[in-house]
Amino acid sequence: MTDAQPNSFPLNRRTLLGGAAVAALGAAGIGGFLFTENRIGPWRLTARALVDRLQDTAGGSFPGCRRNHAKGVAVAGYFESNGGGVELSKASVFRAGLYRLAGRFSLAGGNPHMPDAPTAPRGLGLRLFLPGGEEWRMAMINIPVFLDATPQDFYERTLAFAPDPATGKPDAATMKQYLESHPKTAAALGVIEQGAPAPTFAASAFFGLNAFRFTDGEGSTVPVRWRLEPDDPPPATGPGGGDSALFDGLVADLKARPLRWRLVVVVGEPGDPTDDATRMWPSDRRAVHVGTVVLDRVDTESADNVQDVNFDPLVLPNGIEPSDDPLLQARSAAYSESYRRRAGESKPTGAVLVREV
Ligand code: HEM
Repeated sequence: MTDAQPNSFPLNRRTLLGGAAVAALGAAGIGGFLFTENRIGPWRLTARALVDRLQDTAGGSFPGCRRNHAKGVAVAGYFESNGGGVELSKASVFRAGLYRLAGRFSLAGGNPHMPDAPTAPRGLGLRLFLPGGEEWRMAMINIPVFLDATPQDFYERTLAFAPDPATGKPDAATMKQYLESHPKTAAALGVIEQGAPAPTFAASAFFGLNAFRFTDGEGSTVPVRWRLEPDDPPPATGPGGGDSALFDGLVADLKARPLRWRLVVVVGEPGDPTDDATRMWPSDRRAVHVGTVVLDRVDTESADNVQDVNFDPLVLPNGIEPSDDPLLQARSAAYSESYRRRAGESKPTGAVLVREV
């Protein structure tokens, strides 16, 4: 499973680690279709099939848990809006002020007890409480592009990158074949592999990846993407031990002081793809700092915080609308299907025990 295949996609150790993470990403990051029973695309792909796929990748389902990003911890804090977003969107969240939020850090994968792997995609779900009962929910990950342009690609990739039951690892030949026939995924993997993951959750950037549309008070609309950039994260203290070293580091960092991320909105220009999360926009696009996410509380997941929250990326305030990216509808439907399954099951205690850190 090392290198060597004479093709344009070198399968080195990192690629394979990335492959495992990517399989997890399938399990954790796939989102929603229009409706649970909706048939999507020529192969009648449904949200149910996507969530079944995620469960298979995880080696089964874990009652009460998310079918992707199952391992997580609850956080809370506020968004400090600096008013810089008002020119782009009429959404109330961009008026200068403080807005309460609840959130959840996670790792991609359907097993809540999986050991923390540095290469597993890290997730951050946020739920901002806005005036008039509106909410802005988002679920972001720490990689700058997604591996799949379409829900169908997501489904096929999670099959191709699934761990082989005999070895517990993805099969190199199957992955290679998949990448050769899916150049968008291969290109995205190349982009992801250019940067090593940050040493901690606190030092990680998080990307919304899918494009959205902002509408201002005059009715003008622009395509946007957003990201969170870490603002003065604490230094990494070196690799901790144990299966939850990454989460334990996050809990320790949050117990020491609040953690901050700048929310940056990137404005697309005509021709920038809004329907393909595998492709970056040119780096010179206008980036507007619209405020800061401040997290000052961390808790074990429970019914009192985010255990029963669906961070559906289509829960949006007036002034922010979805783009034509087909992943968005798919994510919404798959999250809903995952939520439906876990809602009917008794809930385990969150796997990351904050009091013990
Ligand atoms: C077709 C593509 C995708 C599918 C099928 C999918 C599927 C899922 C599912 C089923 C869940 C569990 C939802 C729940 O039970 O509440 C989930 C969680 C999550 N996904 Fe996706 N996802 C996709 C794409 C993405 C993308 C593009 C991102 C990042 C931009 C992402 C980030 C996350 C995060 C952060 C969570 C955890 C949220 C939480 O803490 O509740 N996913 N995904």
